[in-house]
Amino acid sequence: MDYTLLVSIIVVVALLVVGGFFLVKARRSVTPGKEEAKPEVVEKTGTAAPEEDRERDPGTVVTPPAQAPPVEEPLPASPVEPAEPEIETPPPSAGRMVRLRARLARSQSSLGQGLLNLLSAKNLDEDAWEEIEDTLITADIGVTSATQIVENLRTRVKVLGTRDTDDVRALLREELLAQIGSDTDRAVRTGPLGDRPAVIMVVGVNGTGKTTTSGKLARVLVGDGHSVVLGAADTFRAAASEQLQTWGSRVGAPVVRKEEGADPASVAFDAVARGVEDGADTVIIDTAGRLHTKTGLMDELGKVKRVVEKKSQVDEVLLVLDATTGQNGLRQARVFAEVVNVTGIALTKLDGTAKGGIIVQVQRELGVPVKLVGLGEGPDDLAPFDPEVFVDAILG
Ligand SMILES: Nc1nc2c(ncn2[C@@H]2O[C@H](COP(=O)(O)OP(=O)(O)OP(=O)(O)O)[C@@H](O)[C@H]2O)c(=O)[nH]1
Repeated sequence: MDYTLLVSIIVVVALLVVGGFFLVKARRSVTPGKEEAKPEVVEKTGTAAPEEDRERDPGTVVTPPAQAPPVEEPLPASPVEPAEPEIETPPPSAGRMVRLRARLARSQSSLGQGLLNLLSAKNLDEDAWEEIEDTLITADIGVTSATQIVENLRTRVKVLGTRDTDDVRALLREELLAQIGSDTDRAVRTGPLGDRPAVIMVVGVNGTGKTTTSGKLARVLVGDGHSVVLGAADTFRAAASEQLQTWGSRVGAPVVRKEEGADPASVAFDAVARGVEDGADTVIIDTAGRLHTKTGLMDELGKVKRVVEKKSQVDEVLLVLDATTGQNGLRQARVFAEVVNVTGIALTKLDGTAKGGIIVQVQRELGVPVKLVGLGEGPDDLAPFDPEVFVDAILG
């Protein structure tokens, strides 16, 4: 009995040993397969594992990547840069007034036509001559000039002995040109002079068109191949500096400006310094509109000029006059000329008045030539003044 029990125990132990051996072997054969799969998972985690892999192997443990993911380089500047405003190429100064002649003719021809009709009339009596004189005075030519023109015409018509329309027209043309001054030097000093730019100050009362004229003048000069710096010394009206910036940006001219209320003299000084530094040809300084009757403001204008002169001579002081204001424009001109030594007139809005005779009067009063005329609100509607084109537009 003891012998049978002993044999049974030996058989059970032997079975357990053999069974345990096979169980361990079987487990070992599964484990390496799993371990081999691991690197694949690591690789996958390096990038985003595709959704379908995760579905196929839901039991996969997503381990952190063996290496840190590559540090993302900052993106290179986008090839699509914000659009730079397109730089315009304005037309040159030559021929501008001829281009605008039709506009001039529209506003001035009634004067010319009226004069020609009177001069060609059969009965050129005392009343007719008086009417001619009145017509000239109404066009703001001034009494002195009107009287002179009538006296000269009377003599010459008598000598000529005819009143043929073409002859009379030729006489009137000569007289008007003599009053306007066809030989006068009207060149705007645009430099450069030695190693510094020409400096132009633009002055005048409110709303005459100073900022517009500064911007348009920059276009004229750029059109002629000059490099220009603009100075926004109208720090009184915030929009003026913005306006000038727009004019400058359109033709690629830098604009020196400061915050609203800044000292205009310091802006003007900095603009000239910038012009010197950049080797620019011309610096144009736009100043704030000021009533000629306000002493404080006129003194300030004098100061702007004096401060600029610490850096450079001021080569041109352009007084902007609104042609539609007639006699009042003349009063302004006198006061400005006393304070800042005006060297030239820019007569704006000549497209909006028949009183072009103001050119004669203002030149006579100030002894300063009209150098530029504004003939519209378009960017290229500013032209160097050409007396012959002007008179021809008047006479049709
Ligand atoms: N028709 C016409 N309008 C003009 C001419 N020149 C300027 N203007 C207009 O006149 C208005 C006043 O022009 P601005 O340049 O702002 O005048 P400003 O003298 O700088 O004005 P303030 O800074 O207020 O003194 C604007 O509407 C211009 O477009 C011109 O020759 N013809």
